[in-house]
Amino acid sequence: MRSSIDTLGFVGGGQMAEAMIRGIVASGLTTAEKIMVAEPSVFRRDALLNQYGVVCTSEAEMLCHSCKVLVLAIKPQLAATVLAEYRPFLTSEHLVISIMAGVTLHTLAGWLGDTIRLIRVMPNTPALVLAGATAFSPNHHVTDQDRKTASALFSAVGSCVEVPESQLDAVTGLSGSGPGYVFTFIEAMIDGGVLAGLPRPVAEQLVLQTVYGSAKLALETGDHPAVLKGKVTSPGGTTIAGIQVLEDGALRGVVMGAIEAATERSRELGA
Ligand SMILES: NC(=O)C1=CN([C@@H]2O[C@H](COP(=O)(O)OP(=O)(O)OC[C@H]3O[C@@H](n4cnc5c(N)ncnc54)[C@H](O)[C@@H]3O)[C@@H](O)[C@H]2O)C=CC1
Ligand SMILES: O=C(O)[C@@H]1CCC=N1
Repeated sequence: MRSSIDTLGFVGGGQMAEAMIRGIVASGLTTAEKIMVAEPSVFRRDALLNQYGVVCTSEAEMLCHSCKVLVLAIKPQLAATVLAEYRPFLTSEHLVISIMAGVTLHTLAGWLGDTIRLIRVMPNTPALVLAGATAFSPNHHVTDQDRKTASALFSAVGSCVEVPESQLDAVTGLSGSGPGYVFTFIEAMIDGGVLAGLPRPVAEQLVLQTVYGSAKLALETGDHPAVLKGKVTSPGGTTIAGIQVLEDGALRGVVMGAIEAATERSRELGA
């Protein structure tokens, strides 16, 4: 059953806030008039107002008075300064949801107050097309209703799972940053198609559908990726010739190293 969300406030109206806003409105969970964004950039405020019809402000007090659920969507490096403006206006009625990479519940409680109901979340940009992947961890003040609110919010724009906070840096390195790795791979495959002689628009169409179709196949069959790979790989055929080159280039080690580096960077941002 779908639950509804009271007025939802965003602190920061950048890329990730926009992905969430577009996804949440498209999902029907709430309407644009019930979303307010605090954002200092006039350019961003105009863009969000014109494109989605959300209410925009530059004032912390206005956002806190209007919204009981607040999503912190600012850069971690700015958070201490920005959240000092918000602390005086936060009450026991607020639920604060942080999507900032690396910033721990402990650090957030230090900035916002020990009694605040806080949920640390790591979403990703495919939320914009209702295909996001999100994991979240609540602090010990959070109620069952708060959990349902966060779950409804992020399930409306994709899949959502609760994890222990100790796993959230790894989530950040994997699915939070993951679209960046996948788009790099997509770009490389398109270039490969062009190198092999295909017109770029044809290569783009074929690669995007191949990546989309492969993910859909894995999701819908539930088959292990190794089994699905086996079904593409004819003995002495073309696919195994290509895979040999990927293995020569240590693709698996490179990908695992990228996720390890991003996880470590998330820990550094929180330190
Ligand atoms: N972009 C992504 O794929 C993901 C980002 N995140 C997290 O989301 C957060 C935002 O990231 P992006 O949207 O990519 O960054 P962004 O730079 O696009 O957005 C940040 C926004 O905060 C605004 N801002 C600056 N000072 C402010 C203030 N005093 N009050 C309110 N807003 C202020 C900026 O003008 C900007 O529009 C970061 O903490 C990041 O770790 C989490 C998951 C994925
Ligand atoms: O690159 C970043 O720091 C953010 C967090 C996860 C995805 N983008």
